[in-house]
Amino acid sequence: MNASPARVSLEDLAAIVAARAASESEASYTRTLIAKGVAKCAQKLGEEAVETALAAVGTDTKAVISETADLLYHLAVLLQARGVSLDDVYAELGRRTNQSGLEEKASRPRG
Ligand SMILES: N=c1c2ncn([C@@H]3O[C@H](COP(=O)(O)OP(=O)(O)OP(=O)(O)O)[C@@H](O)[C@H]3O)c2ncn1[C@@H]1O[C@H](COP(=O)(O)O)[C@@H](O)[C@H]1O
Repeated sequence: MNASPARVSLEDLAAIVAARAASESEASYTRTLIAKGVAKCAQKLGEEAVETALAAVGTDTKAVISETADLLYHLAVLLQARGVSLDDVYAELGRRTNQSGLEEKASRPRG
């Protein structure tokens, strides 16, 4: 059995998720989740976001780290299911570096 890497980046995670999505492994949670569709992936992301927020206001720092890892994994799954790449997101973040968060907020169309 291969040893686990010491660190896994978002790019590594996206590549793992893409490979599992394309695999035919019955043992893959990723493949099973993506097969259930975008709505199920979105539901899981929402659950993990709430669990991360709850951990953040608690006292257990290891729980914050663990829930954040779950959240990032489920974000990678949702982006894969939705056909959005990390490069798309990085380009959007790059576009925002020319303005402050408050300027960006003010530039949004009012609903
Ligand atoms: N990082 C993760 C990761 N984080 C969380 N999870 C799974 O996400 C699930 C979330 O837990 P829940 O208790 O909410 O899930 P559940 O109740 O079983 O889920 P539902 O019935 O609600 O769908 C658990 O089954 C976790 O194991 C992950 N599953 C996979 N990965 C990565 O993806 C790789 C490939 O995994 P497989 O696709 O399973 O081979 C792994 O090697 C990891 O690198």
